[in-house]
Amino acid sequence: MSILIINIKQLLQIHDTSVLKVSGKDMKILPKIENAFLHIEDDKIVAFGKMEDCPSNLKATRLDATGKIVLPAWCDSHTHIVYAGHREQEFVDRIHGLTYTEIANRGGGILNSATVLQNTSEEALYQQSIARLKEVIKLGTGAIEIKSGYGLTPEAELKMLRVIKRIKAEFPLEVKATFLGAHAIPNVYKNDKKGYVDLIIKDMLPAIAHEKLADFIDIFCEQGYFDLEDTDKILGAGKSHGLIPKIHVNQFNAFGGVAIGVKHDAISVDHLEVLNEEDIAALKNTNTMPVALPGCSYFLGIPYTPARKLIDSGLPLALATDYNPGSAPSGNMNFVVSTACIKMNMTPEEAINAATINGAYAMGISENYGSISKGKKANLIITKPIPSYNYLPYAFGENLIETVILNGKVIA
Ligand SMILES: N=CN[C@@H](CCC(=O)O)C(=O)O
Ligand SMILES: [Zn+2]
Repeated sequence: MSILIINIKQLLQIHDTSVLKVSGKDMKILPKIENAFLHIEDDKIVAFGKMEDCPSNLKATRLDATGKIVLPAWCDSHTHIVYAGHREQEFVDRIHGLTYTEIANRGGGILNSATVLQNTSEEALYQQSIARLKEVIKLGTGAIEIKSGYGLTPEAELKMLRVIKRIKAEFPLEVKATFLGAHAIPNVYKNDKKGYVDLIIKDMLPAIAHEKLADFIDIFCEQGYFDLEDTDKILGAGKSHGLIPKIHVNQFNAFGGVAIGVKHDAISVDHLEVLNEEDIAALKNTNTMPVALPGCSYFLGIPYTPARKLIDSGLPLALATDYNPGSAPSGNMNFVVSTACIKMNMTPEEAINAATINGAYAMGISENYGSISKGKKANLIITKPIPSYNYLPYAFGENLIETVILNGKVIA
């Protein structure tokens, strides 16, 4: 199977395969070719260049991209897309003045979703989740990380992770799974947090590792959830089972969680709405990718991650949706890219870098995804005809994605 995309107005994000992330000033650079072609063989990108160098006698299906832009499919490195039910009542409660924390303290929030999920069959959970997944694929997402964390019992966490495994097997996008048993303290352990942490370490983790259900270990390091000691313990235990650390940190309070993530060589530290100088210092010269979730800031009305501070300090930054029923009920990476430009003062180049190559890095897959490079997977977006790539974040809320190609096949 061979596809030749011709007359591409702008082919974006061209890199040598060795580039695995971009940081600091380099994030302002989005290497591109005007009036380009791109050749796909099976599931890989095999060639690209100026139209004048386009091979004329190739046996391939031709897609004419006159006036259109081609870029790598979005790499969404932080989602909770596998969930049951909805929380629109909490949304209305917040409009009436309650805060996210007040709702959680009343038994709403994550615990609310956990109760619903525990009472949902694996099949129903799968069906609800893939309805959302199909929508995000149409919106251009070609690689996605999916977390557990709405189960909070060994059975329900395994149920979530098996649904993720099935999605991995049945859908053409790249899927990475994260075990987030430490998402909240279940009611039965309200007065025995240590007991729940022990359950995660002694019971859940070995079972998950045995069934090879997760790539990453994650924890919600936050006041009222898990503290630094829990974070240190759980990330360490996850590593001992071969899982790579990630962390929900600095969403509402900064108290040293970023440094704990870095200490464990976390592949990413996510949220960072509240960030201090020590956090920035801890992230310098490390392998850890900071990840911002502007959809969550937008939806909850909390501060946006200070992208300028991070990037101007020379650090990299990735953007992800955080798609979940409580704090970000949207998996639209196009909206995330727009919001990053509009609310976080990121340039379109920075936002596109953050949503492609750096998102792929935050999932440990940037050797194969996130840029236009020979030999990388052909996971691509072809836009509708638009004046320039700046138009993508500018025309917020408009769906400008015309075609999605995953593993070299036209999907949507
Ligand atoms: N902050 C922790 N977890 C999710 C939200 C969970 C929820 O409200 O259901 C997040 O990343 O925003
Ligand atoms: Zn999250």
